Amino acid sequence: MNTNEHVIEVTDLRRVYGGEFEAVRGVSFSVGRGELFALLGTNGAGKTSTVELLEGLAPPSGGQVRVLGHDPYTERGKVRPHIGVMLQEGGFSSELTVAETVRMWAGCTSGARPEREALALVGLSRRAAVRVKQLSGGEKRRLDLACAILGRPEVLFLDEPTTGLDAEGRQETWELVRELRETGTTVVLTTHYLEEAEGLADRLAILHAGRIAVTGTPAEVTASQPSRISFELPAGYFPGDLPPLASLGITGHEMEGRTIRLRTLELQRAATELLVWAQRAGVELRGLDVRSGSLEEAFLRIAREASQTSEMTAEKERVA
Ligand SMILES: Nc1ncnc2c1ncn2[C@@H]1O[C@H](COP(=O)(O)OP(=O)(O)OP(=O)(O)O)[C@@H](O)[C@H]1O
Repeated sequence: MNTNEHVIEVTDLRRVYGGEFEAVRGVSFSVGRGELFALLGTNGAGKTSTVELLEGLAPPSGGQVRVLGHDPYTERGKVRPHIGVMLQEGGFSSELTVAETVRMWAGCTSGARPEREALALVGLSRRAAVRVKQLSGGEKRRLDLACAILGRPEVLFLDEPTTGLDAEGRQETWELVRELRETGTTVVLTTHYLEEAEGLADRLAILHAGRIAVTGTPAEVTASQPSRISFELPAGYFPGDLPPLASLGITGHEMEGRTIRLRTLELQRAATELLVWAQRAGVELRGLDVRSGSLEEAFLRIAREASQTSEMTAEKERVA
């Protein structure tokens, strides 16, 4: 697997709807061969708008996209045979059966896998004779996936592939995605499930309001987030009685009732020194909770900052 080769290159990408609303505002990233890159984001962050440009479904309003060295929109014929696309809405005919749907797609796909193989891969073999309209939401997602991987694509785009699946279906899809990746398929995944990105992605980006708010490997993104320590202040104690917070590597704190919440990028030092202090003072830190930074923390911080910014903007508009 040569991950030095960039299969996808996105530079300062922009997408404007209706001549005024900029849904994608200067997004840049690259994806190496065989990598799984996940795009996460708050609702309306611009994930689908970005991925559609990579799939060549629309031209960018600005910037550049290269997929396998070509412009996916103007050179669609060169790119399309090598990519697989699983959209949020497959748009299948509800009257066709599962097998007929796959056969129809196979007819438009060069070098398609045998229908049985595609259905077996997504766990739909026993539903082959069922009409699409009778499938559950999760089964429809599996059919979408079967069609996306029919042509053994070099690059696979998965737009929220596990939405609507139960826990077992989700695990099975993850297993399949891992297998595809192991055989060298490059995957771009959009998802709302943080554990999906954490478990599958080599690298990820969290989009917010059309821009990349944070990017890196899951470990890098997680490590950049503060860890948290919270506990109840012992009776008769005040925050000022604790050792100076800055000396513990605490970067922020807040109180809620008697509970104090601390943020730190040096979890081990902060936790050790607090416990030593409590031991010496002979007090118990009730409800002590120590939590490492997580992808969820990164995501929530971005969403929180976003809502604070939009509240401030609304306030400014009210005052004006
Ligand atoms: N065809 C369109 N015309 C106008 N605005 C659009 C259009 N498609 C999307 N938008 C807007 O662009 C923004 C980004 O939408 P997009 O679907 O790309 O976000 P997303 O990150 O995929 O969201 P979600 O997680 O909710 O699917 C949203 O504000 C959306 O309302």
